[in-house]
Amino acid sequence: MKRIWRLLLYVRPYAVYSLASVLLMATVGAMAALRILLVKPIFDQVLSPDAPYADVLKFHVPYFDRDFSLRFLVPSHFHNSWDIVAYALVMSAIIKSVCDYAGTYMINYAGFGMITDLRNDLYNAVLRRSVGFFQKHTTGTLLSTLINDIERVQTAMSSVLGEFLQQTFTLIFMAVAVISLGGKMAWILLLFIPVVISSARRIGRQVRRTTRKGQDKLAEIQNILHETITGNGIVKAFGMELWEMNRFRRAATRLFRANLKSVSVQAISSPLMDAIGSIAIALLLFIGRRQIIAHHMKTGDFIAFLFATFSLYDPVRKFAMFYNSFQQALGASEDIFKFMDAQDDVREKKRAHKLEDFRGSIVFEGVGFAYESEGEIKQVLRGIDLNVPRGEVLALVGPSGAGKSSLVNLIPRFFDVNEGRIVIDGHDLRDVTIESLRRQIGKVTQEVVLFNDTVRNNIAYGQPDVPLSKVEEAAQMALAHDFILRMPNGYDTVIGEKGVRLSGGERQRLAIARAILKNAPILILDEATSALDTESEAFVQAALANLMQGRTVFVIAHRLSTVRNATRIAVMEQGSITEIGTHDELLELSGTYRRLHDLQFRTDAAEGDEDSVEGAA
Ligand SMILES: Nc1ncnc2c1ncn2[C@@H]1O[C@H](COP(=O)(O)OP(=O)(O)OP(=O)(O)O)[C@@H](O)[C@H]1O
Repeated sequence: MKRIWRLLLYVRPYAVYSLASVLLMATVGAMAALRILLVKPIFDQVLSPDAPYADVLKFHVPYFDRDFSLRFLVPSHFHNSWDIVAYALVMSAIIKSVCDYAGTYMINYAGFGMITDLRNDLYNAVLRRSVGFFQKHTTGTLLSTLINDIERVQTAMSSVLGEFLQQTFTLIFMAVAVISLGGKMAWILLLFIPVVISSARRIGRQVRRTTRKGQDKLAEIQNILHETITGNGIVKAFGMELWEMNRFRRAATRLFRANLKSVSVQAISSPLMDAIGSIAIALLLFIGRRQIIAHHMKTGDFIAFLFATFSLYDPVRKFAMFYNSFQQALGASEDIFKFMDAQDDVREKKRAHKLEDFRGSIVFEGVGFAYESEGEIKQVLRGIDLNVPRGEVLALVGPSGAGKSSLVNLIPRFFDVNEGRIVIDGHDLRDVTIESLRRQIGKVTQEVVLFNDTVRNNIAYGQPDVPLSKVEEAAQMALAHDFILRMPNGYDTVIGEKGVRLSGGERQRLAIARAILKNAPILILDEATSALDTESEAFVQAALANLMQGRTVFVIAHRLSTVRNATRIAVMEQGSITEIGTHDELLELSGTYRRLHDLQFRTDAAEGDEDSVEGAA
């Protein structure tokens, strides 16, 4: 129920359009009913020329105590019944068509408008979720919700809503016509209402469940597609095409089954309503015949009544369909609102203040951190105490899985500490706005993230108005300018998804140029472990040196040169800092660092390559 209200809240900005379409659709319903009422004078007056002249559709309006007849709505030069009925038929058709068109347009305007707002809100919510959220939910599932689930809601809210309104008013006016024409006989139809409602509800509930299942299976397919298309190189390298194809086939079969199940539930609606309708009509024929024989009813009255009942039948049948569609939308909206309401692990305080330009230090005070996945808590950092003053280059070294990435990810608050605190210029990270904190931090990671856009826009990511001269300056410092100029359109060259048209070293240098342009005082650097050729390596190293100048740097170091040049080196083992000091101090200590260093030195000597092997990390 709450979900329905939430969906309807989105219609609020389009209230005027919705209201106008309600009025227009009401007119459509009234015109449809009028046309049914005209059946009686057609039989009793138009097709019976011998019948004495009488007003067409004459009835008494009790409150005003006046008689009303169709003649009042028809120009005065139309006198006889035939003219009046023909005029009314044509005019009602024109009014009905115009109102139908305008009403459908307006309700669709409201429907599509609300869906656009809902999709924007969902995207905004998803984009702002913390890093943990994206680790919990797969890309395929998120894409599927943003595209398929929204699509389902859209179908229900725009196209169906339009017809729903029209049918509702047709139903209301037809019901009035049925009652006025059939009198007591009309009440027999009431007997069928509980049967119709209870069966529609039962089917609707199942439709909602089966739809949700179908949508989940679709998300599964989207996940496989995303993984295998983005990871196509690996699929090929391991010759896994056939295996992946089979995995996809199995998922497609599951979707096929889920869809069939959903259809098999939905398809019951129409025949069921047909059966109920036929029983009702048969019963009415039986009673009507006796009424006519007993002269309690005229044939014209009965035929008009039957027409009206038949017209009732269409909206009732469609209602079951709308109900199903609405249930589908509710099923689909489950995930939409789930993602919108997901509680972030990293939240900004209501009264968080803006962090001014970084000038003092970053201090870790007894910091502990744990990942939570599938209900299990895994403590990966313990008792970290660190004081990094402005301008220091702190190298983090240690075996894989020691917690180096986890530690640096705490600085921009990708995750929050679960013990102790991190203080920047005297403020707990959790007391400052996330935006002002992240503005102070630049990041260059092993895995370079580039967008399918021009070189210029990739470097100026997040700063669209920055002049080209500044972009070029940053590229020059990142030693990227020359290779950019050699590209077909220079800075306007589109680099392909994830920068596939660039070499590894070039990608790295673009990322470095981006960080230089951002010019943040704090820098987080995760050195690439993948071996670049010696020349590329030298370029990247020089670019990094330019980037690091004058900044406070946390570097997950894999290269001996970086480690040696760092102000201090922290050795991490199993989530703790076990040694910290300068290169010389740590060598003297004869601990883990010395061991790693000696190992590295021996490897380097054996390979004849002093600087680029990563055993030290
Ligand atoms: N999202 C996550 N959920 C659960 N555990 C995680 C997650 N990310 C990392 N871990 C675990 O946390 C521990 C520390 O990982 P982390 O990536 O910080 O290590 P690292 O020292 O940077 O390793 P490497 O040098 O290999 O990148 C590892 O045991 C890892 O398995």
